[in-house]
Amino acid sequence: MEALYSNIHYWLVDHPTISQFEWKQGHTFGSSISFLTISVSVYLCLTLLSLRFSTFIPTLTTTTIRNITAIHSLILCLLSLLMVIAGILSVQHQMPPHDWKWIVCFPGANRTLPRGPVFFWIYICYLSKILEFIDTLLIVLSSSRSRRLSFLHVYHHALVTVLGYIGLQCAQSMLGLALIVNASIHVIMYAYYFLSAIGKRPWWKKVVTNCQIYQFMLGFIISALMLYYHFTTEFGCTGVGAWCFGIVFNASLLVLFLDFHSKNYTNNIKKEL
Ligand SMILES: CC(C)(COP(=O)(O)OP(=O)(O)OC[C@H]1O[C@@H](n2cnc3c(N)ncnc32)[C@H](O)[C@@H]1OP(=O)(O)O)[C@@H](O)C(=O)NCCC(=O)NCCSC(=O)CC(=O)O
Repeated sequence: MEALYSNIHYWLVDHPTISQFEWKQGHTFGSSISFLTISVSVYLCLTLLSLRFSTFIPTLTTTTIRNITAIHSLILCLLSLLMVIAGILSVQHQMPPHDWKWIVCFPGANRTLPRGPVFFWIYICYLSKILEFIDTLLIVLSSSRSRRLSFLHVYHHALVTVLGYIGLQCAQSMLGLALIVNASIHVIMYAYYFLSAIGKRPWWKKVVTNCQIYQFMLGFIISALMLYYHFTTEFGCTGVGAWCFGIVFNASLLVLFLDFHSKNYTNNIKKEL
């Protein structure tokens, strides 16, 4: 058992590529501002064009789209699980002994950030947000696209990538915890999409939405803690500028998800009564 743990720890934390990782703007793959601008612009343009000219886009057969969706969702589910495990091990490894506040506040004096295993996995999470653009492509190529491509979906997919980039660039203090929480939610969310795609639609759709809402609420609690440390410790916390963008995004997603919840679940209860 110990040998297995050491092996996992080596491949997820201690391997030189991971432990010596450093986010360097313009050097690390995907770290240039042009990469971000082009990726998000191409995503938004293609999505808007597909909505405008939807009748000209060929749709794939239900079986084909379901099979591709199942494989894509399973990959993202497993990748998210890997990020949860790696995120926990990395935070445990990189956190100074018994310095629990490090989990929400990287000391502002620490100019060596963003580096090490925590930032390697945050970087992988950032790249996975680009892989998630395929979610939209699959919706566009499916026959019932108009029903499913929502503002919430496109808004989330475009801005979460920008948030990941700014967070890495500024070594935003809460990113380690955000990685673990968000990847955990994505394990169940992509499991839900995987099961739906193979025709076994789970009964726990509402549980997934509730978890997403709790995630955004938790964002405010952790923020309050981070701000407390920022203003009461000598060096403050890194990435408070990026946090401002993050908290506005968090609030907007909370509003959109509460709206999604009331439209999808509350109305059904009223109808049933
Ligand atoms: C329960 C939810 C996870 C999903 O709600 P939905 O309304 O999308 O669920 P649904 O059952 O109607 O599924 C819609 C259809 O899209 C297909 N589908 C498959 N994979 C998908 C994917 N990756 N993204 C969006 N839709 C997808 C499903 O198989 C289904 O097809 P068919 O009907 O043919 O069977 C919800 O909480 C939610 O997140 N809704 C917002 C919509 C969204 O795009 N969420 C993901 C990004 S937001 C996010 O990720 C926030 C976060 O960070 O937590």
